[in-house]
Parts: sequence; C-alpha cells; structure tokens
Amino acid sequence: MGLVDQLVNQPHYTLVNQPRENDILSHKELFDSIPEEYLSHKEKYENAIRKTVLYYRLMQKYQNYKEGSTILDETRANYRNLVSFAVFKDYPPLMLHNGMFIPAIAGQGTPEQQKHWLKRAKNMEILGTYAQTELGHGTFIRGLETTAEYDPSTEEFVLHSPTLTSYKWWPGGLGHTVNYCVVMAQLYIRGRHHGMQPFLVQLRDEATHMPLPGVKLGEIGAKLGLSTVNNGFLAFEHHRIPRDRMLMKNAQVLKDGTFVAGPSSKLAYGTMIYVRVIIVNGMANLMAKAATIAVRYSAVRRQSQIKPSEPECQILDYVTQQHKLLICIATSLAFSTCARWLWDVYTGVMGQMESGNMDHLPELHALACSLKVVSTMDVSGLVERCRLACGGHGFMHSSNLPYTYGLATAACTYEGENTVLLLQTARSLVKAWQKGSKGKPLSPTEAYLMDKSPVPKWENTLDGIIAGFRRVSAGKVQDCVSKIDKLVKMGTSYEDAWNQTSVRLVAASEAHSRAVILATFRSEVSRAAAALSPPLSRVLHQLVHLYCVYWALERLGDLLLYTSIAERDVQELQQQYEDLLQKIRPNAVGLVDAFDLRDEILNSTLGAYDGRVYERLMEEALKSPLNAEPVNQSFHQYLKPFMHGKL
Ligand SMILES: CC/C=C\C/C=C\C/C=C\CCCC(=O)SCCNC(=O)CCNC(=O)[C@H](O)C(C)(C)COP(=O)(O)OP(=O)(O)OC[C@H]1O[C@@H](n2cnc3c(N)ncnc32)[C@H](O)[C@@H]1OP(=O)(O)O
Ligand SMILES: Cc1cc2nc3c(=O)[nH]c(=O)nc-3n(C[C@H](O)[C@H](O)[C@H](O)COP(=O)(O)OP(=O)(O)OC[C@H]3O[C@@H](n4cnc5c(N)ncnc54)[C@H](O)[C@@H]3O)c2cc1C
Repeated sequence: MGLVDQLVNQPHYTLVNQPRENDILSHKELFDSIPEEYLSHKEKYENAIRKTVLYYRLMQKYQNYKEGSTILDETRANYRNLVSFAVFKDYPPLMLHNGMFIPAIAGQGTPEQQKHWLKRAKNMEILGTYAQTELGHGTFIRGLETTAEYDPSTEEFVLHSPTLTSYKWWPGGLGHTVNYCVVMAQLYIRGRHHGMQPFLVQLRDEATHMPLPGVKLGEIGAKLGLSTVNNGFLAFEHHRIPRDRMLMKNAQVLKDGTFVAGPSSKLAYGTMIYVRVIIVNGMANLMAKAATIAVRYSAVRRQSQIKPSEPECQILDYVTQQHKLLICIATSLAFSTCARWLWDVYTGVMGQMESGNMDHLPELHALACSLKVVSTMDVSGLVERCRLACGGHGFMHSSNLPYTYGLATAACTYEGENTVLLLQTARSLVKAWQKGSKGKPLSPTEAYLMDKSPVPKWENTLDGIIAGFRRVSAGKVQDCVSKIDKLVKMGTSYEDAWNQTSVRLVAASEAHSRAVILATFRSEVSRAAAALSPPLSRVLHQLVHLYCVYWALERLGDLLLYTSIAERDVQELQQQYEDLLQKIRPNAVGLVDAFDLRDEILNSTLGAYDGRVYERLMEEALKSPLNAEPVNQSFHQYLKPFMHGKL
C-alpha cells in the first residue's frame, strides 16, 4: 500500500470508526469480556486459541484468504497484521504459521512440495512454525547442533538433538499449537557435513495432537511480551522422516545419498531475509498505533497553564510534547515508505534469482539487515516515548502502550539480533569500500561511499542534510577500514582487528542506514506528492523536513566531525525544527486520523476517536476482577488479624 493510500484513502477500511456491516470487526465474539491482562498464563493461551480459530475462519470468509491467495502479497499481510491488533493485544499463536512457515515452504520448497504443502498450510489443515534457534545458538547458525543424517537404505532422514543446548528454543506456536514445522538442521550424508538445510517435519499426530514418538515438545514460559505467541522448545530422539521432507528447491539429496549443492549455500537463509523485509512495515504499523494513541490523548488531556490567566491547555500545545510526538508521525511514514521501497527491491531481486542471477543478493541482505535494525530500534524507543508522553495513564495496560512496546522491543532481538545485523551490513560496507578503492563499480545504495569530492559547504536543506549523512557514513567506513588495516599491519589477525573495530563498525552501519532511509523517504514522498493536492503535499513535505532535521540534530556530533556544518548552521537547524513543530501542530490530530486505525485496532483507553479518555479509563478499571466485590477475602484472612495483632 502506497503512501497516498496510507494517508488519505485505505481501501480496506471505511474512514475512522465507522463500523461496517459484514466487517470482520463487527463480530463481537472476537473480543474479550475480561481484558486479557487479568487472565492467567494458561487462560491467556486458551483464550487466544479460541479467538485464533474464529479469526482465521473470518479472515477466510472476508478476504478469500485461501488456496490461490498469495501469502507474499504485502497488502494482504499488512491488512491481516492490522486487524489482528484488534483481536490480540499481543501477537496470535499462529503468527509464525503465516509469518514464516508458509514463506519457508514457498521460498525453499520444490514446485511439487509447494503444491502439496502450501495447499494444506494455506487451508490451515496443518499448522506450522519455523524452528531454527536452539537453546545454545541463535545468532551463529553455523553452530546449530540439531542433525539430520540421511539413511540411503530406508531413504529417510534421522533427526536428532544430541545435547541440551541443541533443543530448539523460541519458535512461535511450537509449544502446544502447531503440528508441523520447518526445522533447520545440519545435514550429514555418510558422515559428511553439507551445511544447514530446511526440513518439513510433522511433530504431532494430526488427529490426537499428541507429540509423535521421538519428538519432545513444550512451552518456554512467561516473557516480557508476546505472551500469547506460545513460543516453544523441541527435541528429536532419532526421529525419522521421509527423504521428500527436505525442502529441496535449492540443495537436494538424491535417493542414493548424492548431495546436489544449490547455487549458493546462503539461499537456505532466504526466509530470514523475507521476514526482515516484512518487519519494517510491521514497525511502521506499531509506530502509527502508538502515535495515534499518544497524539489523540495529548489533544484531550489538559494539564497546567502556559499563561497564568488562561485555562489549562491541551498538553499537545507544549512544544516539548510536540517534540516528543510529531517525530513519531514522521517516523511511521518514513518506515512505511521505506518498507514499500524495500519490498520492491526484494521482489525485484527474487525475480532475478529465479532466473539464476544472484548478483544483487548481497545488497538486498545488507539493506534488509540495516532497515530491520533501524526500524525496530527507533520504533521501540519512540513507542516508549509515546508511553511516557501519556504520563501516568500511559503506564496502564488499558492504554495499550506497554503491550505495543513489548511487540516492538521483541523485534530488536528476533530475526537477527540488532548488533549482529548491523555488523552484517558493516561487512558489506567494508567490502564495498575495498572494492571501490580498486575502481570497481558499487551497488546503487553504496555507490556514494566513493564520492571523493572535497567536503562541500554545508547547506541547511534536505539535499544538504542527506549529503551530510552520506559524508558521515563514508567517513566512518573509511575510519573503520583504516583502523582494521593498521591493526593488521601491526600483526593482529583480520578477525581480531574486526572485533576491535566493531563499536565503530556498528556506528558506521547505522549511519549508512540513516542515509538510505532519509534519501528514500525524501525521494519517494516527492514522487508520490506529485499526485496529491497542494495542501496534502505541503504537509507531507513538512514531515519529511521534520524527519531530516530531527536526525541532523540528533547526530550533530557526527556532522561536526565529518561535514563543514558550523555553529550558525546548527542554530538555524534548531530554529527550522521549532518552526516545523509549530507548522505541523494544527494538523497533528488530522495526520494520525489519516493512519485510519479504527478504535478496535488501537485497543486503547487513551487513543479512541471520540476522546472519552476518562470514561474509558473508569470503564476499564471496573473490569478489574478485584472490583467484583467490595471487600476482598484477604482482608478477613490476613489484614484484619494483622491489624488486631493476631498475626
Ligand atoms: C512486526 C512483525 C511483522 C511480521 C513478521 C512476521 C513473522 C515473524 C515474526 C517473528 C519471528 C521471529 C523468528 C526468528 O527469529 S527465526 C530465527 C532468526 N534467526 C536469525 O536471524 C539468526 C541471525 N543470524 C544470521 O542471520 C547468520 O547466522 C549471520 C549472523 C548472518 C552469520 O551467518 P554466517 O553463516 O556465520 O555468515 P557469515 O560468515 O557472517 O557470512 C557469510 C556470508 O553470507 C552472507 N549472508 C549472511 N546472511 C545472509 C543472508 N540471509 N542472505 C544472503 N547472504 C547472507 C554474508 O553477508 C557473508 O557474505 P560475504 O560475501 O561477506 O562472505
Ligand atoms: C520474541 C522472540 C521470538 C522468537 N521467535 C523465534 C522463532 O519463531 N523461531 C526461531 O527459530 N527463533 C526465534 N527467536 C530467536 C531469535 O531469532 C534469537 O533470539 C535471535 O536470533 C538472537 O539470538 P540469541 O538469542 O542467541 O542471542 P545471542 O546471539 O546470544 O546474543 C546475545 C548478545 O551477544 C551479542 N553477539 C552475539 N553474536 C555476536 C557477534 N557475532 N558479534 C557481536 N556480538 C554478538 C549480541 O549482540 C547480544 O548482545 C525468537 C526470539 C524472540 C525474542
């Protein structure tokens, strides 16, 4: 869905809070009578499953979400994720079924495997997840210990978990929900290792749901958030599966045990790239949700006076509040724009790879890593900022900001821990630098690294800021390369030199990501704005401007080091920023309304369209089970004897 749709006219929804007949959200049975935070761990899970079943049936009905629909359709996935916010405050137990199980089969399976398994998975006759991480290894997947040994005599793979640390640990839905999963395991044939490969494994009996013999399963326990995702553990005891259960689109094992390597061993990592790309859009959605809640609340909430003679003002009129929140609106738009752009890059590269051209895979990998990191890092920080901006009421679960923070911060770790992914992008940048220094051409998003022109005079314009960020990134990459070279010349191994430079490498990688995001946001909005009314186009440009100036001010130290920015420019930038806050303030509520998130999706006492914040807070408070009786039994059992000195 494009930026224009995001802002003015999403086809899936009527405008804010006008419920439709025959709308999935008109099904009241999808909603909780007791807020889920009051349920026990077990009740939360059981309730989530009850809603899941209903929810997916309704999705099939309203979206024709069945065989024939494509899971890799970004718009459809976006719609599903948004609607699911109304039903699940945390993510649903089948999140991984759609998010990774189906994409793994689609990306790793042969046409025959896809025909058979995708049909069953999309019809939800089987439910699955993606089991890669183990108790002992998440990041370093070459260190995974689960083995899949091929037995040519029976044409089977024998899956085995040799140690405690080899237990699969974390997969969503694995605990008690799914009956199949894609397992990433080390392939061995006649004692020879052939790398990590994907296997489609049945875990539970399709009729009784009992774990199959040789399969140990359970749930990993309570977590900071995502409490209904049912993350689980899994171990195999010499569990046999037929040969055709290895997903063999890339590498293959023939009946006689011959291993046929794929075009690149990294193709087995393909599902991770897909999810990293999708996450950027997911973060834009979470940001839109938190910004809507906090901005609407800030328009309702009145606290203190700006001038003693005046009534208490809307807290949104405090410039400090605008500073906290307007960047959140801009950030959601920046990431939805970049997500759309990244999706186009992704589908383009996938298309090229179908015809055997792998040239752009490294650039896609570097981009997916860096955008996943910056979107999750910024959004988790800004969601927390929205929560704090709502004062005490933001601390309530009923505001839905704590849950939203849990969803955002989890993404800093899953699908590749953020530091680790920044180091992947850094690896690409250092290689690009070395390549460019030898006069070789670079990929489009890294080509600016080789700009050897003298540092130009600083300009306080969008072009100037974007050029400045590129200078920062190039300068930091150059520093890293110099430090590594120096250490290596002194006799340090390349790997140790890399580790000793890694704080700088992470910073260089982040700077590069920021340069890409600023440039993409700016150019994509300019492109889209041509089709918009002048007032809408003006507001959008103000948001782009705000975003660029905000990040310039956040990264002043870097700009001072690597560009010609001077004190006077900084003062002017600060003034530009404050002027933009003032200009955008009157449109703040309109802008979050344009995210078009219905009340059910916001699921928040503070963010509802009608602004009845206090009434909703009281209504929700009264749902607390403690309010069901005027005197709790603990008074008689403990407090009374305690106060009378009898306890
Ligand atoms: C908001 C949410 C919305 C939607 C999401 C929906 C559902 C999902 C939600 C949550 C589920 C979360 C599920 C998970 O977490 S699944 C587990 C994910 N695990 C990871 O991401 C592990 C992270 N680790 C790695 O990716 C790798 O191990 C590594 C860090 C990249 C290192 O691998 P290694 O084999 O050791 O590689 P290197 O030696 O460092 O590099 C070798 C070479 O390969 C290149 N490379 C690495 N990865 C890829 C890739 N994916 N594709 C292409 N190329 C890759 C790397 O750049 C290097 O290249 P050189 O040319 O430099 O040699
Ligand atoms: C909510 C949630 C859901 C998840 N769902 C799934 C799922 O469905 N399926 C699945 O398979 N997995 C899943 N995971 C696992 C997830 O992918 C891993 O947790 C993640 O990849 C990080 O790995 P780790 O936990 O081993 O962290 P570690 O790698 O142990 O990281 C710990 C610290 O070590 C640092 N570190 C590690 N390696 C390096 C390095 N090379 N250089 C510098 N620093 C390093 C990290 O930066 C970090 O600070 C999930 C995790 C979470 C939190």
